[in-house]
Amino acid sequence: MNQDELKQAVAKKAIDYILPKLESDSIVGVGTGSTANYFIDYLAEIKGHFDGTVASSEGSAERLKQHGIPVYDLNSVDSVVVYVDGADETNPQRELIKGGGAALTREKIVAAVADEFVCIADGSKWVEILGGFPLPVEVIPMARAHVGRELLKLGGNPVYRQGVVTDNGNEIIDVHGLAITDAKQMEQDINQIVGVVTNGLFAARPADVLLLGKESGVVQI
Ligand SMILES: O=C[C@H](O)[C@H](O)[C@H](O)COP(=O)(O)O
Repeated sequence: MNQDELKQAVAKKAIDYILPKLESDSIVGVGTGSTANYFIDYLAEIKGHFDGTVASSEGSAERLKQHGIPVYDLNSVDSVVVYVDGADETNPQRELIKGGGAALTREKIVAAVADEFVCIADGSKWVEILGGFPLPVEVIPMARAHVGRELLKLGGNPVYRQGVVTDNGNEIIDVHGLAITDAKQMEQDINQIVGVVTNGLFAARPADVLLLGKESGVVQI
């Protein structure tokens, strides 16, 4: 199986995983990216089994609507039964790096609200130590240079992601060269920098379940 087929396999497995948890009034949280897009397409096939969704990006909201799946404002829902999203890296503790598609802040918000966070990832995302994938940090535009200097002090090599504006109107700095042995601490340290909206480490709130696509099949971790 190629990487794309592995993404489809984990997306399909996520449907099997969430289906027994859904009720007619359930709200499903939906992530962003190529793996999440496959999930959205499969979600369309079980449309009658839940009420609607909240989306972690304008792009995902658009795709959901194209399938005729209701998309609600997060402020208008009381709870989110499950959040399903991809990742750029995951370690064995299900701590993640996310934000390769610049959607990290809304993803973190929906994950925080959800009763359960199911991460779907192909095997290439599995690492022992996070940080091989440059860590995305969303910043308020006027604070970009300041945040960059502070990130240098934390041992990283910050690179401005040129030409990218997040759904929240902010910018992204990708931090290269971090070997993240204490993800919770690093998440906290970066979020303390004035001007940072949030960073792409999901360690304070890791995934509850990881569906990892391997050649041998999808494993649940
Ligand atoms: O901002 C984007 C998200 O964090 C994605 O979930 C992440 O980049 C993984 O995307 P993909 O499924 O395309 O590899």
